Amino acid sequence: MSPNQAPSLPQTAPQAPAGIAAVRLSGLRKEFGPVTAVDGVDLEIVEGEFFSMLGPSGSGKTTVLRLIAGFEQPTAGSVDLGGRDVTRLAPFQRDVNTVFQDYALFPHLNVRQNVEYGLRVKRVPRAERRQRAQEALRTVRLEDFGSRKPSQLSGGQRQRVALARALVNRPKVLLLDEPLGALDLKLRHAMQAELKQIQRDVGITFVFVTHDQDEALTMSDRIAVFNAGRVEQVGTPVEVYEHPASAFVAGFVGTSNLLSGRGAEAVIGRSGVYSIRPEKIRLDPDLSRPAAPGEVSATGTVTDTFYAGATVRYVVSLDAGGQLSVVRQNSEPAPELADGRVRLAWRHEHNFRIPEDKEHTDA
Ligand SMILES: Nc1ncnc2c1ncn2[C@@H]1O[C@H](COP(=O)(O)OP(=O)(O)OP(=O)(O)O)[C@@H](O)[C@H]1O
Repeated sequence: MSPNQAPSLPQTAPQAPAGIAAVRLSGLRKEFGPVTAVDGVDLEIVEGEFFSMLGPSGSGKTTVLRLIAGFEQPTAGSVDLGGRDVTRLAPFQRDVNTVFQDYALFPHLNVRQNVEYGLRVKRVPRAERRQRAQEALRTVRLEDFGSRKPSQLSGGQRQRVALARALVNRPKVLLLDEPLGALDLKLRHAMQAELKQIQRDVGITFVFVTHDQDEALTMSDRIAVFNAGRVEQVGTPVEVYEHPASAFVAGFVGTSNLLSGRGAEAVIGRSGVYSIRPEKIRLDPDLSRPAAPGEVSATGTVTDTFYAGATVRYVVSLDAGGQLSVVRQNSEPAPELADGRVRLAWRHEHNFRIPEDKEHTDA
């Protein structure tokens, strides 16, 4: 690769090695009385993959995680781990560990004792316990913190102890339920990079629950987007962002414009519902300029402007009907608009047609 050439982003999802997946969920369903928390989920998670389950609050992510861990029994369907049906097995009989958002560390034990705890329960000999705990603490870069109590650690350090406590068991699959949710934004970003690095180092399959789309996009090999107990789409971050399979995914993963009805027919020249990302649209103060080859163009009026530091977002009401958000990088000079009038342009391939049966956000 030449120094000027950008590394290409993965376009396709990693394929499951023939036959055996680290986790396979088939027809998984969970009802809590009248509430259907999980409504027929089929998923295959590849060994060594960083796999995220992304969705709004109440969409069933945590319940799926608990079904994989064995804390809940499904109403229907099955859970396979490494090719073995574990649906009826107790949590301790499954080769998985869970890291929760609230760390769940024992306050009266020091860091090393917390990490060793699971091994002590399993009656692993003392010398081996020590050695494995030290190794796990080294992985999370806390080898010098063994004698501290959890109360003497920062939030990020506590989360790393919780991670070490799970890693020490050397599980095949690590389940993480919003593990960074309690951290402030800056620490959260630092821990995202660290967690991803740790996953690469240990090579364990991570199944990561989050409702934060940035987090899922930056960390994952693949993402399953959940909505109302179902999976709307599974794909790489690039696939999910660039080619959303439904109006719900387009709206939930990143910000998206949906152009439909009269607006779509007039601007794109076809009926249907189209998703266009705000950063793909160019804002031009010259209304008379014709559309360049391969471009779609529409005129309108700016009705709102939101300054966000690095970017500025414009809300534009189209003359043809409909409304589009446009994001402009603040590194570019601000366009001078006469009476807020503007021409919008974007490349044809950037309006992505939503499949007909997925045009509505309430799947
Ligand atoms: N033990 C339970 N009893 C009754 N209903 C439950 C129980 N656990 C979950 N639910 C319901 O099942 C649905 C899915 O919940 P779940 O916790 O899996 O969602 P989630 O996507 O993880 O949400 P969050 O991001 O808020 O944690 C919700 O409507 C929730 O209220």
